[in-house]
Amino acid sequence: MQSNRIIVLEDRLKRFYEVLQKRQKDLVVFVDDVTNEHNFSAILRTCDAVGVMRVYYFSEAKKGIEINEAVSMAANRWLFIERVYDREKAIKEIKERENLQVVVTWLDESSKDFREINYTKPTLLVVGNELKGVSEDILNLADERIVIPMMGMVQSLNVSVATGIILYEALRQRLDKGMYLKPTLSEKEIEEIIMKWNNDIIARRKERRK
Ligand SMILES: C[S@@+](CC[C@H](N)C(=O)[O-])C[C@H]1O[C@@H](n2cnc3c(N)ncnc32)[C@H](O)[C@@H]1O
Repeated sequence: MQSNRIIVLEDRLKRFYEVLQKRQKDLVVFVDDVTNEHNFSAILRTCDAVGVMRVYYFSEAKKGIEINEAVSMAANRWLFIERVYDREKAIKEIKERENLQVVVTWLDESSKDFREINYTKPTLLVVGNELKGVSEDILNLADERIVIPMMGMVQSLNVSVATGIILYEALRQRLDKGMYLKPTLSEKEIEEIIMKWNNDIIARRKERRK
């Protein structure tokens, strides 16, 4: 008879496998100098929910930005999060390497309604700072500038809400196209990530026991 431990491990690995089969390797998020840890953590939670796998971020703060796991619900553990120090260079590199369209949120009349974009194409979505928005350097790299229509007195949404709205439009389009049924990761990549996630769990347990 299998021990409970083995059953728990098998269930966990199965869950990892199912989630990784739905990960959208070619839907990437760039967070430009978001300063509020709740906002950043909420963005990460949404990324995981939609199947985004990678999040890059730039921060003016020396320490970078903290993640609040009570807000992210530890979604950060299932994402690859990388801080970049030169945002322009980083976006150029990602764009060239992966041939992604750079879609930048820009609250201006000249921007397209966010629903006009085809998010089934490889996409890097850029969201910006709570006060300043996205930096001008990044704006120059945009293939598309988008805005979520606003009908009220307040001129902008909270950045995590805006990210959620846009990513769920991306999810809707990708679902319609059956993109969650075809894994974007190879079996080898899935295996490597499963191994990493499992090792991380073991390391966290050891850390807790200290
Ligand atoms: C509070 S807003 C920044 C407002 C800033 N004054 C500006 O003009 O960009 C913070 C971020 O949330 C996102 N955001 C908020 N409202 C949005 C909207 N209506 N359309 C698109 N993005 C939005 C963008 O990523 C923006 O950079």
